[in-house]
Amino acid sequence: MRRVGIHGTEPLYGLEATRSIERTASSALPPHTLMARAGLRVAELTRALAPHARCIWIACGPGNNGGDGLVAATHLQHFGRSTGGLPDIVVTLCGDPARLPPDAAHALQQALATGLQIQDAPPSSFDFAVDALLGIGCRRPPEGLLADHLRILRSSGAPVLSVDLPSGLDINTGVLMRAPGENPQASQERHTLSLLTLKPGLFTANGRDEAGQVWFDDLGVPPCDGVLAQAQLICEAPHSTAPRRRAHATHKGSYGEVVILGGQDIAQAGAGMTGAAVLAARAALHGGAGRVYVALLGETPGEPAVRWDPECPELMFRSVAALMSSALMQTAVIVCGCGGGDVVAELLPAVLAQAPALVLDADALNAIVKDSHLQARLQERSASGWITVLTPHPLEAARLLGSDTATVMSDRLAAAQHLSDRFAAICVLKGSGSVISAPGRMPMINASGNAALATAGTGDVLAGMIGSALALPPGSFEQTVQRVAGAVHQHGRLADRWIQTAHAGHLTASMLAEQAL
Ligand SMILES: NC(=O)C1=CN([C@@H]2O[C@H](COP(=O)(O)OP(=O)(O)OC[C@H]3O[C@@H](n4cnc5c(N)ncnc54)[C@H](OP(=O)(O)O)[C@@H]3O)[C@@H](O)[C@H]2O)[C@@H](O)CC1
Ligand SMILES: [K+]
Repeated sequence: MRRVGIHGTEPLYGLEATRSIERTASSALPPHTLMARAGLRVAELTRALAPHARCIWIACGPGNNGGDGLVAATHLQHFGRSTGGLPDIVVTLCGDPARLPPDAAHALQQALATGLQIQDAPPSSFDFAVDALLGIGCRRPPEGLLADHLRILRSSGAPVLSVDLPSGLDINTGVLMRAPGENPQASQERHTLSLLTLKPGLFTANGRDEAGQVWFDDLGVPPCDGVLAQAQLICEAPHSTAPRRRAHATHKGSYGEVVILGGQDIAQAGAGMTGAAVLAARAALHGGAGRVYVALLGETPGEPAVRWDPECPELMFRSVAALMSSALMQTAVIVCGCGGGDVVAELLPAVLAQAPALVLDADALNAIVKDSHLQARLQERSASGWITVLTPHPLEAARLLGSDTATVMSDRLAAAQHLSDRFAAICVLKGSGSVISAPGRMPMINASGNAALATAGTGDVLAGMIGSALALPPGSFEQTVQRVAGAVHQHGRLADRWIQTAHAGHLTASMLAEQAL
C-alpha cells in the first residue's frame, strides 16, 4: 500500500478496464482472495489513521464494496480483542443480506461466524468512519437507507476512509452523485484507499475534494497486458525548465523568446486589463525564457500608455504594429489572449497564420468561438507542424465546444480530448485536476495545485509559464506535450509549496509569477 501523488506518473483505469483487470485476476486466484486482501488493507489503513479511536463506524453497502467493509470489520474486531476491546466497532449493512453478491455474501458469513454483530443503526457518535457503501458499481444518486447513512457519515465531521471510491463518485469522471439533502463538511479529514487500480475520477472534478488523500493497493495483482489506461496522473513535473538544470556554456538565446500579446489598455472601452499581460510576461521571464516581450492591445498609436514595468524592467515593451511586422512572430512563442479584450480578434488571423508556436488563452479563445474562419485557420496549423496550446477554463471550453459548463464538467477528460481532436491542438482544461490532452494521445490529469490558485490572474501566470516551457529549443511533439504538462504541474506545485510553508495571507497572481521556476 502506498500514498499517491508524490512521485512520477500513475496510470488511471476507468470502469471497463478496472472490471477487466478484476475479472482476469479473480479467475486466476482462489475464490474470494481479492476481497480478503482488500478488506485486510482497509483494516490496516484504518488502524494506522485512527490509532486512538474509541468508536469506529463501518458503513457497508449492498455490493462488493460493502463486502470489503465486512472483511475489514472482522479484522478490526479481532485486532480490538487482542488489545483489550478497544475500539468499539459498529457495523451497519444497507441492503438485503440474501441478495449480496457472492464475494460479499461470503464476507458476511465469515464475519457472523467470528461473532461480529450487524447493527440496525449507526452509532450516535463515532470518531472514525469507513465508507464501504458504494464503490465502482454506483450508477445513480444514492437513495433510501444508504443515502441516509451517507448523509450522517459526511455531516459528522469525523475523519472518513472511503473504500475504493467515495460513495457516489463516478469512477471515470469524478462527478459526485450526492444523496438528497446532503450537507458535507468541507473541513472533514478524508482518505480513500483505491483498490486494484487507480481511477481517473479520484483526481478531477469533485474527485480531489471528495477523496482527500488517496492511497493505493494493487492487491498483489500486476498490471495486465492489453488493458489500456484511460489517463495518466502527473505527480511530478516530467520536464523542468528550472535554471539549475542549465548547462554552463549557454546564453539568453539558448532559452528562447516569448511574446505576450494582450492586456487591453484602459482607453479601450474603459476596461483596462494591462495587468493580465504583465502577469503572463513576468511568469514567462521567471519561468526561464531568455527574452520576454509585451505588446499591449488598444493603445493609441504612437502614444504607448505603458513603456516599461518598473518592478520587472527586464520585460521589453513593443507596439503591436512593430511586433506584427517583426521576425519575432516567427521566432518567438506567442502567448495571445491574456486580457486582450475584443481587440484581439482583429489580430488573430495574422497571429494564426504566422506564429509556429502559439498559446491561446482567455479572450483569444472567446474570439475564436465567434468566428468560424478563425476556427478553420486554427485547425489548419497542425498540418505545418505548428504547435498550438489552448488553455480554457470550463466555461471557455464549453463555448469552444458549443455546449455548456455542466456538460464539460460532467466529463472533463472527454471535453479536453474533444477540443484537442477538433482543433488539432494541445489543450489544458483548467480547474480542479487540470486535464492536459493532445490529438491521438492518452490525456493526463495534473495532481498538483489547490484552492489558493482560485484568484484573479493565476490563469495568466499559467499561460506565461507554458510560453516559457515552449520557448526552449523544439523537440518532438511528445516532448512538447510533456513540457506543457510540466508547466501545468509546476504552476500547481508553487501553490502547494505556498500553503505548506504556511505563508500568511492569500497567494496573489503576482507572487505566483515571481516564483515561477
Ligand atoms: N469483485 C472483486 O473482485 C473485487 C471487488 N472489490 C470491491 O467491490 C466494489 C465493486 O463492487 P460491486 O460491483 O458490487 O459494486 P458496489 O459499488 O458495491 O455497488 C453495487 C451495489 O450497490 C447498489 N447501488 C448502486 N448504486 C446505488 C445507489 N445509488 N443507491 C443505492 N444502491 C445502489 C447496486 O444495486 P443495483 O444497482 O444492482 O440495484 C448493487 O447492489 C469495488 O468498488 C471494490 O470496493 C474489491 O474487493 C476488489 C476485488
Ligand atoms: K466507498
